[in-house]
Amino acid sequence: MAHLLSTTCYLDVSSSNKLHFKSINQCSTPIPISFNMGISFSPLKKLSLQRKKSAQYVVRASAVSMSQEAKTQNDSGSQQSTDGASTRKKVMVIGGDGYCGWATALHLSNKGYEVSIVDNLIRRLFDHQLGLDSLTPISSIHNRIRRWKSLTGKDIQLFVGDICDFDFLAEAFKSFEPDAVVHFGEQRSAPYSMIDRSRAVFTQHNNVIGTLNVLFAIKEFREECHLVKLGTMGEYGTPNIDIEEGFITITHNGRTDTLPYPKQASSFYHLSKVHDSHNIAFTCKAWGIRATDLNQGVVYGVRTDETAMHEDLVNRLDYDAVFGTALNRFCVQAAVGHPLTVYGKGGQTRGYLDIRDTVQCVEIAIANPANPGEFRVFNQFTEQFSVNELAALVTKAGEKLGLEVKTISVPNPRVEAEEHYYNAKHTKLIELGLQPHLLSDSLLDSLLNFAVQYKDRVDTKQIMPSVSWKKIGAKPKTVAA
Ligand SMILES: O=c1ccn([C@@H]2O[C@H](COP(=O)(O)OP(=O)(O)O[C@H]3O[C@H](CS(=O)(=O)O)[C@@H](O)[C@H](O)[C@H]3O)[C@@H](O)[C@H]2O)c(=O)[nH]1
Repeated sequence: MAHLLSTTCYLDVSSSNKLHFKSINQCSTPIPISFNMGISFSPLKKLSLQRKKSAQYVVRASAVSMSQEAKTQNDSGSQQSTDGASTRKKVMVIGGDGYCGWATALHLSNKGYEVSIVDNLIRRLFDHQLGLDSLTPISSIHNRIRRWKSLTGKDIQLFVGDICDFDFLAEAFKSFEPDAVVHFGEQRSAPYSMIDRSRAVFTQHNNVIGTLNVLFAIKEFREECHLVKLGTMGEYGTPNIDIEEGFITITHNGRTDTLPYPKQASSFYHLSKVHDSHNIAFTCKAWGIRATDLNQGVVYGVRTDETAMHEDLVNRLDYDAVFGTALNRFCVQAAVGHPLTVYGKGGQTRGYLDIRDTVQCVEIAIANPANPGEFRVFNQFTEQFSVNELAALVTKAGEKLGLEVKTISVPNPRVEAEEHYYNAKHTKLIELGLQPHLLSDSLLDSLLNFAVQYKDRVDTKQIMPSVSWKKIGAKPKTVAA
């Protein structure tokens, strides 16, 4: 994948005590500098130079001081250093411009963590390429970060670049020195991965190589760093037995072992996560990496405490057939009077969670890190629903708001069981303190109201699915999917 926009320039330290930013061949003693692009290219008030252990220098630009200093939330982001001093834990959020990543980056920043975002902004490019758009208008990442700073006084460093480019990732690691990396930076749509051969290959290359690079970066530059990786419940498929959290104890021919739970993913996207899990498990064993694989279910909702603070912080909400997920799509469909699109028989059952719980789960995982060499798996969802159950809930909530909601059965574009047993464990995050926001009437009301508020932005042509699991071919599909 193309390396879009990473920015490294060089500091000439030989000449004087003044700062000179130059290209590498202009320097007699070059020191690479990764810029916090979002902030450093706005009018700079002050530059501070810090010498790091690794002989790297980081330039921090204190952003233009804007209005209100926000209330400081209870800080869970601090840690004790060996000399007893309290320092802030540094968390790198890869994919921090996306739906889950943006909400998580702000939440962690609010909780007192020192946060950086690493993102190549390709999610925005997918929309341009396929002619899609978020229901909500979203600000550029640079404006988002500036606005966050103006509201809360908190800095978020930004590294724009592609983690498949190891040099870029290495510079970001050496400069930021993360204590934890949260990795959301993957192509996360099953339908996108099933559009055509090139999207299937892109998805697996981008996801598998990106994660491999993160593992190598941790090994090379930050071996104590805890990897918190977004996996998916879809790695397990829909087996006819209970789904455990990552591992299952099996007795076979009189011998017993605890083994990775069998994987039966059903899209090239879901399979990329399976491949990631194997690579992570192997490197935990071989190199002593500490990792938590968060097998997340389908996320719904849009507002978190932080993204609700200002319109520049509003999160994206996808309702199209490629990136939109079931419940969010149904709410938008209800708002515009489109029948709810239940695929096939509608008995497809999955784990679901509110985006406010996504951010809470990641925070919990970071605050309770895996041990060196440990590969932990948490099933990250709070409730199970079938597609038919979701449609019934949205119909009822819509009626309360005076919306007439109909449902249609759409021929299933996917290859998946439409009636099946589903019972997945999800106790480990609860044991660590997760307090779930269960799907309630009030949440459905507010999501529906939100959809009604933005309904003029809905392009109804994006609602019906046109990506077929069976018809995928090698011929590039360039029209809206
Ligand atoms: O209009 C729709 C949309 C979806 N579905 C059905 O709803 C279920 C869930 O589909 P989805 O599009 O909401 O979610 P999915 O493709 O599974 O992927 C999403 O949820 C995954 C978690 S899980 O589903 O694998 O547990 C994450 O990994 C992905 O990143 C995220 O995009 C499927 O059976 C699908 O056929 C419908 O019936 N009608």
